[in-house]
Amino acid sequence: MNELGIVLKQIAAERKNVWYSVLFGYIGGVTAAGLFAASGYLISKAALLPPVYTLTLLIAFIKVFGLVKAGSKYGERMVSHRATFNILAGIRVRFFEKLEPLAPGIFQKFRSGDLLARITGDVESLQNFFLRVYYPPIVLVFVFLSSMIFTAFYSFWFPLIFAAGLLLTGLLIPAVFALRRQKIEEKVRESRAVLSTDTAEVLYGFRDLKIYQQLNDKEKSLHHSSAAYIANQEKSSSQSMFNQSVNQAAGLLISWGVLAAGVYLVQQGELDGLFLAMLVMLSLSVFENASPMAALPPHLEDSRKASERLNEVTEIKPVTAIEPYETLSDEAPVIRFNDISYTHEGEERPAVNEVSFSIEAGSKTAIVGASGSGKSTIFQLLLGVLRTSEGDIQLQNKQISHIRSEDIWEKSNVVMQENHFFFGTVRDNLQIAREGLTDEEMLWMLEKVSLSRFSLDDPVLEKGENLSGGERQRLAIARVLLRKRSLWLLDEPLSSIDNVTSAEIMRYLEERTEDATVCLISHQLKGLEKMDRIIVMDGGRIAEQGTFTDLMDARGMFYEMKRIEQEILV
Ligand SMILES: Nc1ncnc2c1ncn2[C@@H]1O[C@H](COP(=O)(O)OP(=O)(O)OP(=O)(O)O)[C@@H](O)[C@H]1O
Repeated sequence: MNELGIVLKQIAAERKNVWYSVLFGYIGGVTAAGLFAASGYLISKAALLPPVYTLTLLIAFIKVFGLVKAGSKYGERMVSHRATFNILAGIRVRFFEKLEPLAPGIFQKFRSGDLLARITGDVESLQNFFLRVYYPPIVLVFVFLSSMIFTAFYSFWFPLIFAAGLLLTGLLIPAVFALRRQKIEEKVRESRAVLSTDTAEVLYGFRDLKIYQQLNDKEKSLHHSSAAYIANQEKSSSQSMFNQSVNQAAGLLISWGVLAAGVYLVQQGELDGLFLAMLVMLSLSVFENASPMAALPPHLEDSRKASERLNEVTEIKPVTAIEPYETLSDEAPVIRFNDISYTHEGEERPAVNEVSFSIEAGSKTAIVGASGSGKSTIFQLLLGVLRTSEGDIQLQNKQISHIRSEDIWEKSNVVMQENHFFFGTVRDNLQIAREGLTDEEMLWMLEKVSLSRFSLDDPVLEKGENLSGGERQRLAIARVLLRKRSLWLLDEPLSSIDNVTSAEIMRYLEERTEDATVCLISHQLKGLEKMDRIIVMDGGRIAEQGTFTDLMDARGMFYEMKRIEQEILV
């Protein structure tokens, strides 16, 4: 049950609505039983031709019961659903809060489709926990107890039969069915996760699947997983209906038992026959409420599994800064890497191996090297996205292990190789840079990155699908340029932009970053003469570092790279 902690906490926060649900549920249940019982009594009484006012009074009672029942059922549905939606909203928010510090490392453990299935499907399954598992049994027990007390006035046999019936329909039959349903529910959950993962793969990889003519196969697999999910759902629903019907039949049998006991007692002269119909009707009504109990164990199991799947994600400990926290000032930072090593999860070879360098405040550094040599990993370590205990990184002479990632992001301007764009307009995508940006400021920046042909209202599709690679890069640069920061981390920001435009943007960037500390990852070696320092990476290690002239004079790796680049260009 521990795994249900996530939903129990939210239920506790909805205490008031929970109490109202129980109260309205109880009033609804008791008045429904009262309505049936009074009807039974009325039929028997009417057969004895009583005075009209007796019948009028009884009919009035029945009407009141009917009205109160309808009102309280409405009230119960309203508050219980309000509570459920609040509970689900609370769970989603908590899930996101826990997920946020885990990104982006979380995608090494879970596929995005699977995460999506958890946050939609699994969270949604939890609605049944409150609506079908948590409070209905409380209501049911109270209604049963009230009925037992009431029937005890006629004979002690009736409460005994009621208790046996409650045990049978509320516990034994549901427990037997629970075992049968475990397997099918497991299958429903598994097929839902597969469908979600397949859907995400097709959506994200649509273009490449089409180019490689794999779309048909992928679509077939998607149809297959969809059909499997539907088939499992159908099986699950029909099994659930069958279980409820069996439980209902058991309830009817108990009512037959009440009838048989009543007839016997009437024969023995221990019960007035006038009450027989009332007791049977009461029993029918009470046991009708018990039939959904057959669905309780599967809902409980489903909720338990859904919580377990959510906990699998939220229980991962994020690698965060350690206390006491240090805060960064707005000044351009000094950066120091002392003997830093980092191995990505699941990898054997370190991506960064015993790396040491020092970058002075306000200086400009280029990091170059072959693909996969560890350049981006250095940036991720610098941003606190990845954290390592091997070595010591300092920012503004403060240990990065004590600086919260949010603080570092707040103080930096970052352009990564892949930048995210949101569905909306150019304006929407620029506005996230800073609050209070005016249209003039944004238009001015678009001009600076040679995107003046764009208007702020131009649409941007999901992930910037309607933009070229170069346009995406320019929009990303415009976005960071709208922020005033003193640490700039640029990971191949201009790789897809033509030389002329690239040179223009670079000039403007130089102007804007005059006093800032700048680190630039670049595959292009052109223009690096202006850099204060160049770090050359090779297989996770620093092969050499120094000024452009130092490296050219040393005739080492950088010199070779430069020579090859020139040969290609000639
Ligand atoms: N998330 C990850 N999980 C596992 N291994 C990773 C991950 N990211 C990078 N790596 C590995 O770490 C090594 C260094 O990668 P990194 O991205 O730092 O290289 P890079 O020099 O920036 O390459 P590029 O120039 O192609 O961007 C590579 O071998 C890569 O396969």
